[in-house]
Amino acid sequence: MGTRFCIASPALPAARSIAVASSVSPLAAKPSQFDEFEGLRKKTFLHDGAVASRQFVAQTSGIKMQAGHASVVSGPSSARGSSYALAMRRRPRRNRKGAAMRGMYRETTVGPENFILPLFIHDGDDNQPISAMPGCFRLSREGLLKEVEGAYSEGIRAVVLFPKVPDNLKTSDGAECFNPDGIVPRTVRMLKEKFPELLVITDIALDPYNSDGHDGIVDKTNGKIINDETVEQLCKQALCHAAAGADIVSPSDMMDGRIGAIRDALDGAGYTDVSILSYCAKYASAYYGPFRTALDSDPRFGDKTTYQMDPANVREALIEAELDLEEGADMIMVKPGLPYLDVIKTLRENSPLPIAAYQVSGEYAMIKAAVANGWLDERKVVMESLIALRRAGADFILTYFARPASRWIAEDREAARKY
Ligand SMILES: NCc1[nH]cc(CCC(=O)O)c1CC(=O)O
Repeated sequence: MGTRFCIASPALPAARSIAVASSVSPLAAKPSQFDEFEGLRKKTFLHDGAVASRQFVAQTSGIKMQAGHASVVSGPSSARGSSYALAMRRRPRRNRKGAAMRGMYRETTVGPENFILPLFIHDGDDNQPISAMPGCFRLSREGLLKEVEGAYSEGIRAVVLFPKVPDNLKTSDGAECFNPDGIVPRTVRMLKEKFPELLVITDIALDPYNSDGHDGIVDKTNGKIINDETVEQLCKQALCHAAAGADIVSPSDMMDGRIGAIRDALDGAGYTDVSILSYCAKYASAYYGPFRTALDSDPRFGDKTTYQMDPANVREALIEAELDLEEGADMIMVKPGLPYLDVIKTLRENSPLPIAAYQVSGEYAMIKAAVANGWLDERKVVMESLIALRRAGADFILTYFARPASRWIAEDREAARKY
């Protein structure tokens, strides 16, 4: 085998600077040097039947550099007639050589079946644009029906509702959240009637109904968010949504013990089929800005750091996931999405439950802003972000891009049948 190798004549300038190579006269390599190279070749990334683990390649990459020049083989070996060729058995590019090849072993896919479309609703006759979320609206009843019809025809089978509640219905205990004639239960009933197969998901938290703009009830004497009394309200809210026909209730409040309490309340009332999607690792994030503007739900004082998680932490997510499992959550969520891929991956590795990622309003706004400036290609960057969330371990994704992404995916699938 050693005789097959000789040093190629025109040494590359870069290769010359490599210690081993530069000491070798191009045309007069001595047998011992070939032997040395063969030895390296066998020991390292070039060895027969190599199953080169990443670690192995990393460990030997120094050797690879040194051997790089010596591995240049002679003889016309390329179509262009160049005599420059590397003796490498492992060429990862072979697996990327065409669309058919790449398609055959692609590890991650995403489709409309993985999407939940978040929808803003209000009690008005117009669709009101949301300034920091171009393409999203606070939808009227008619607007909502049209939107859902469109989404349904594109393959989307799940929506989550976020209501904009007028100020005169907001109170410090958020009691409007369990009014059976409130905007959410009314909308759930309407959607379930028109689209029986659609999964209708409701958000469980007080912030849209709370005059303090917090997810829980505020103790006026010290500004603290009262955990247990809030949970009592959340149970009533979940029961109200279940009675209206919600398929999944989704507590986004981050109070302690709410999953177990809501499960018990639902079961006690006979709603054993209503699922709970828990906002498990929900971070105190600045990426929620556009959403709060959309619902006018900014906290009136302070911030949400005593209940939402510190962006610096991941171990807390494990505690939340463990509690959610014990307390009866059917699925868990990480929120926001792209800045928290490590959290998704950690929970994927540690929880058996299906995992959702929420690509939140701020993530949407950033992409839209860059696209509006001509700085990013919307289709490509959106699809890349969705694939990244799935690759990290998300089973499904709440995304404001659900509709355009579903259309692009349908186009891609169609094109894949034709090339
Ligand atoms: N409980 C409220 C809630 N549910 C979903 C979001 C944010 C979603 C988004 O930014 O797209 C928020 C905002 C918040 O916690 O302040």
